Parts: sequence; C-alpha cells; structure tokens
Amino acid sequence: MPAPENTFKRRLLARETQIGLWLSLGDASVAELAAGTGFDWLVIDGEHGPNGLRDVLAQLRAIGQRGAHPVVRVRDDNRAVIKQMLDLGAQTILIPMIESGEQARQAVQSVYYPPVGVRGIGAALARASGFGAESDYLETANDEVCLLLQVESRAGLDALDDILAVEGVGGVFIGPGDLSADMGHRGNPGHPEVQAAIDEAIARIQAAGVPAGILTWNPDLAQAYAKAGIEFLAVGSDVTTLRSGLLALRRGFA
Ligand SMILES: O=C(O)C(=O)C[C@H](O)[C@@H](O)CO
Repeated sequence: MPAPENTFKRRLLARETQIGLWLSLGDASVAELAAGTGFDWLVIDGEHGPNGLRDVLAQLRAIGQRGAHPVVRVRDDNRAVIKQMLDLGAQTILIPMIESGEQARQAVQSVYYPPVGVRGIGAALARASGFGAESDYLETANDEVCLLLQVESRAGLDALDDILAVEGVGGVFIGPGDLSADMGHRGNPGHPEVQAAIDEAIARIQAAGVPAGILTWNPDLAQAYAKAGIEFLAVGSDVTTLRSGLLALRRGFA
C-alpha cells in the first residue's frame, strides 16, 4: 500500500483555488467540527497555537478522512520537529519566516527522504505509514509530501526569486501580519504599502509557476484573491469565528 494521496497537493498542481481555515485553539473537537464544514484545508498552527506533538496527533486524527486536508504549521524550520510531524502523518508542512534561498533548500531537505532530502527513516513504526500497514510508504512518501513556505518579511521578499527557484517547494504563502509589522505597519496588513507588496509578491510567485497562498480577515479581499485565482486562501480562524459568533449571539439580548 502506498502513502495516502495528498489531494491538497494534487489540487495545487491543478491550480485550483482551495479555501482554508486557521485552527489556533489546539482542540481536536474544534478540528473535527471544522473538518465537516466544507473547508478544503485546515491549518493546525504549531507556531502561534498551543500545539505540541500530541495536540497535532489528536487533530490529525480528528480531521481524518472528513474531506478537509490538514496543513501543519511548525514553529520554525527545525528539522527534528518537521521529521516528527511527518511521522505523525502530516503530509503538508507550512514553515514560517523563510528569508533566503538557502533556508528554502534546507526546508526541502527536511521534508523529503533521500536522495532528494535527508528526512530520517522511522515511519515504519509511526502513524505516517499506518504503523507499518503501508508497506510502500518509504517509496511513495516523497510524492505525497507538500512543502509550503512562508514569506513574511522584507528580507523574505528580497529573497523571493531565490526561494521560488528552489525545487521541491509546493507553494509560497505570504504572511500579512508579520510582513506588515516588518514594514512598519504593525497591525495594519491592509496598509496600501503592505497591500502593494503582497500583490506584487503573489504575482511573482504565480509567474514562477508556484502556487501562492495567503490568509486574510477581509471578506472583500478574500473574494478578490479567490477571483484572481490564488491557489490556497485562508479566510478565517476557529478563534475569530467562535468569538464573533458568541458576541453576536449575546448581543441579541438586552
Ligand atoms: O503573518 C501572518 O499574517 C501569518 O503568518 C498568519 C498568522 O500568523 C496567523 O497566525 C493568524 O494571525
């Protein structure tokens, strides 16, 4: 049996627009609930959310085969943590704060087995291979891994061409929050200067034949990105949706 098909990766390659949601609560029930609401991809956020290995494991299980594809955002480009997340069964890894071509090359090394990369061999005893049930996992895993890199600083934008030239990168995600902060507009990703930098970066990413991704809280901007054909678009989070829904519900009473 081969490694499970990474449908998210296939749809990226087909240049479909996939709609995603950020999961920052670190709760498996929330992940399971969200997985049944029609989103194409769900980010299990290990950078800003309380998501350690067992939290990610619980959410991967909860999302399961419900249709949504889990994307695990790791805290940084630490090779050992990436290996652990892949062995847990994560097939799509999002790495924040990529700022050079070399960092991108090292990230590729981390997610793929030799000879492409240096991912450690251990999946035969791990969930990734169905605890050994998928006898062809080692031979097929590289084809089903998708590496997404985050560019979210001026240095990252300066290195974007080098990053885009690295073979094995499945997509580049622009982080508006960190980029706006780095550009001197902390908390204001909608600033014209930031928006112009984002638009230019997305155009460069797609011109390089690489799928582009972003997260926006602005519904009008989300629709515009979708119409423009951005490939992986996150449009909200568990936290903001739950909070706004509860506030609206309570406001309905004196
Ligand atoms: O910089 C950004 O914006 C992102 O990378 C997305 C945020 O980190 C996400 O946590 C929502 O705030």
